[in-house]
Amino acid sequence: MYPNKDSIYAEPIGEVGAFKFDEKVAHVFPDMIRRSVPGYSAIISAIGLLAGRFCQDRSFCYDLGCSLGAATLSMRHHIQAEDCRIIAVDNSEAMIEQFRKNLLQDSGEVAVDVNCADIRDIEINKASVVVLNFTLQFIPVADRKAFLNKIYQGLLPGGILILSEKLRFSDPRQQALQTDMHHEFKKAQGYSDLEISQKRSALENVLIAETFVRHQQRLMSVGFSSAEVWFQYFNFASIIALK
Ligand SMILES: Nc1ncnc2c1ncn2[C@@H]1O[C@H](C[S@+](CC[C@H]([NH3+])C(=O)[O-])CC(=O)[O-])[C@@H](O)[C@H]1O
Ligand SMILES: O=C(O)C(=O)Cc1ccccc1
Repeated sequence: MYPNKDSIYAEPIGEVGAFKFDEKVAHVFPDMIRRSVPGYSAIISAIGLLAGRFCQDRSFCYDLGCSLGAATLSMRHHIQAEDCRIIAVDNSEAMIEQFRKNLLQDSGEVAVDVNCADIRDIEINKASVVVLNFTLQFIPVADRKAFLNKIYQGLLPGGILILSEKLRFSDPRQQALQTDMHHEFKKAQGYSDLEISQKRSALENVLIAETFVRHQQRLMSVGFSSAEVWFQYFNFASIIALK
């Protein structure tokens, strides 16, 4: 059960193409995300704790951009509420296929629906917990407000959104420092300079990071009453937004 090691960008690639969540990425994803996102495991654990507190009886918990379902499984093992379901959605067929296989090995009792769809197209209803764990950053900036508005409208009173994102900083020195520290983190996790720079090119124009202030303003503008950072490790942060 050791995760497959990510070596996707280890050899020189003539022209680095845009990053895609294909079979190659799905195959190594647990290793890739753990070694690339500082604090990822801590965030996954906390999502379980938050779902334990906020999941309401007869409600839905949504995991949007679920990849292999790490946040879904964490929630599944902490939810105590009656008659709730987790709805996990991702538009990568490779991710969804692997997640369905993994789910067969999980003994949790909460019902889980796994859907291959674009999260901009799904309906959100009777939600007590919505998780966007490093997913909004891949949605075109122009679509983000309408999408968050749909989430807000689908939340029950007392519902929460957990929004984790790679952040950008308006101060150029802060941006340079935090980016550099993230690269140091990746080096300490065993990635080479070549792997770091080739993946960085692949993510250009694919992962669009925004500042915390921009996220907070947008969340408040669609109706959330509060949005604050509960976790940050360099340029990776997680926000709790309260309806
Ligand atoms: N429009 C879209 N519709 C559906 N899915 C999408 C869309 N755009 C991107 N995705 C999906 O969002 C996921 C982002 S990874 C999330 C990690 C996970 N949350 C985790 O807690 O392990 C984060 C990362 O790799 O940095 C991928 O699986 C995409 O296919
Ligand atoms: O690897 C990076 O530099 C990131 O910003 C995070 C990430 C992790 C997994 C897939 C895509 C991006």
